[in-house]
Amino acid sequence: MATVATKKIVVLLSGNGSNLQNIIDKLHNTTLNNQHIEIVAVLSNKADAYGLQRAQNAGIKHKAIISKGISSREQYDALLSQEIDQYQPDLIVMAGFMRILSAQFIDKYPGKMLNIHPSLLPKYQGTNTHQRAIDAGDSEHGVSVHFVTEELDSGATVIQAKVPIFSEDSAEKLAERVLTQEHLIYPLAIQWFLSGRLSMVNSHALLDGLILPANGYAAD
Ligand SMILES: Nc1nc2c(c(=O)[nH]1)N[C@@H](CN(C=O)c1ccc(C(=O)N[C@@H](CCC(=O)O)C(=O)O)cc1)CN2
Ligand SMILES: NCC(=O)N[C@@H]1O[C@H](COP(=O)([O-])[O-])[C@@H](O)[C@H]1O
Repeated sequence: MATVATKKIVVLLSGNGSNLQNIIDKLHNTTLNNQHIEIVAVLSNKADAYGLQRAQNAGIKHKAIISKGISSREQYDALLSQEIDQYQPDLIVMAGFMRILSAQFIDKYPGKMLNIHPSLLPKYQGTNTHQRAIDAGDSEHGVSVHFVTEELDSGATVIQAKVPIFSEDSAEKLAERVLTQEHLIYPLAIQWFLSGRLSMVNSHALLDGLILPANGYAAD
């Protein structure tokens, strides 16, 4: 009887947690190819993040790491990593975690952090991406899963999905359309990583040893 290895995920979030819920529904406590996937903790920088309630509903350990009274980014990050290190995760999944992480934090988890970002990177790094795409008159938008590096939203892109922008779109309407694609691609990227098929080597994302298109997306 083959032994089943448990792959542990810690999720970081700041808000609603629909990506967390999607990962809970599709991956949490599932076993595939002799590996068991478990979300061992959900951590947030916001005490009122509904994602913490979703973790509680699923019986997953959860905690708010609040920045109140903490003066520096590095100090906060040290607290966050102290919490994470209790779990020794195989992968840190950022799912709407709205804090920029310091180099000191990133260096502790090289190639072990994924983020989902609501744009077709390298376009629209940062925040407010949907409105920026609408304001720019773009005909399409989308979402990227990428490795997390010190430089914001610049780590190697793993997978992207595109959606059309319609003339009557509001940022909220466009965000809804993008979110549907997020829920499709994030579990794929997570499964690829935990099964050992996906890695980050020399700032490139490799899937089954093949270099994925460096930041940006395959030509139309
Ligand atoms: N070092 C890195 N940190 C983070 C990355 C990254 O790639 N490298 N990804 C982001 C996620 N993110 C977009 O995908 C993002 C999150 C937060 C911000 C931002 O401007 N945050 C402000 C505070 C905003 C707020 O509190 O509302 C800040 O931290 O000063 C931009 C992009 C996660 N971190
Ligand atoms: N810069 C990071 C960023 O903006 N991430 C975005 O936050 C939302 C979280 O939604 P959720 O809480 O419902 O998963 C998602 O749309 C994700 O792409």
